[in-house]
Amino acid sequence: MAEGFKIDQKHGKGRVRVSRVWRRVGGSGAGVGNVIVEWNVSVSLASDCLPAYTAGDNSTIVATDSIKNTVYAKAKECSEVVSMENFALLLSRHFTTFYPHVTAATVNIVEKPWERVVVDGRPHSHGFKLGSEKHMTEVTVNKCGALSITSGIQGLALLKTTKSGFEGFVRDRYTLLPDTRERMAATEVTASWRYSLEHVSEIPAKPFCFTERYEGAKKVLADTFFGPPDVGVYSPSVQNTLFLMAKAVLNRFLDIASIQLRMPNLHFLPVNLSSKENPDMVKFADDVYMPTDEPHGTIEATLSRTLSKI
Ligand SMILES: O=c1[nH]c(=O)c2[nH]c(=O)[nH]c2[nH]1
Repeated sequence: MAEGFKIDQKHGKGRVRVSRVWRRVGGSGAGVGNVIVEWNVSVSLASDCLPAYTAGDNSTIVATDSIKNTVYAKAKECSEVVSMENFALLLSRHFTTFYPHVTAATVNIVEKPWERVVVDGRPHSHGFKLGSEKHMTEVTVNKCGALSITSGIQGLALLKTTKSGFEGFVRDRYTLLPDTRERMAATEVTASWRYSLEHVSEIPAKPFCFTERYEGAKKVLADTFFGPPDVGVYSPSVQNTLFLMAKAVLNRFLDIASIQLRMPNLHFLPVNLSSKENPDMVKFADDVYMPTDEPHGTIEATLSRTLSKI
């Protein structure tokens, strides 16, 4: 209680940019060569430092500058390549064990997608280029070791030129959109899934299991969106495709408890141009479109398992 008020508070450091290079000697073969990660790390600590708010007494504050320094110190201590989920776990476990009065720590990391380049068909030992979609994670650990781990993808841009339609929707005096069974489908998926792990004792020993899941989930999401390469799969709405994508991830990966997908509908508007003199200047025949992301449809859902863990 703070002078008859209730206060919820936490503090930390946002957007700590850190890059870690692991220098491995050798040529350019699989598993050889330098490894680089670039992470944007945010840390938030729950701790009992009420007097700082109510009485100007800072004696229990872990300075956010020290929090930032810890990110670099822990990156330095990682002598072996570490996944961003494992780094977030390591950091949050540090904060909750090192400081007696820190009751919980949340660590967010977004990775910049540096990808090893391939030159003359061979992976380069120390050359990287920037990819597109980003891997992110949020880990919360409390003092008793209870935890939650969420991982996800930002900015997974997907498009197909056909096998999409939208019909049978509410039709009223505000409706102009015609029914269609032929349109483009484009979106930029933001996905975030929660692992069913609930305690630090359940953390898998396998070093890159979270990285593997990330790659696996990304592939399942994209494959479900597109369907088989030759025939694709018909999408009656973004909503239905979103549901099938989320369901495919939960069916494939039993260690994922729930998944949230946000899929803006990025419109490719049919172009028809005409004037009195030139009525058929551009007559739309599923060929010329005006791409636009403003405004766009916003479609999102979270899918969870209804059966609790046995
Ligand atoms: O797949 C779609 N879902 C909608 O909810 C919607 N609304 C709209 O105008 N076009 C679309 N397309």
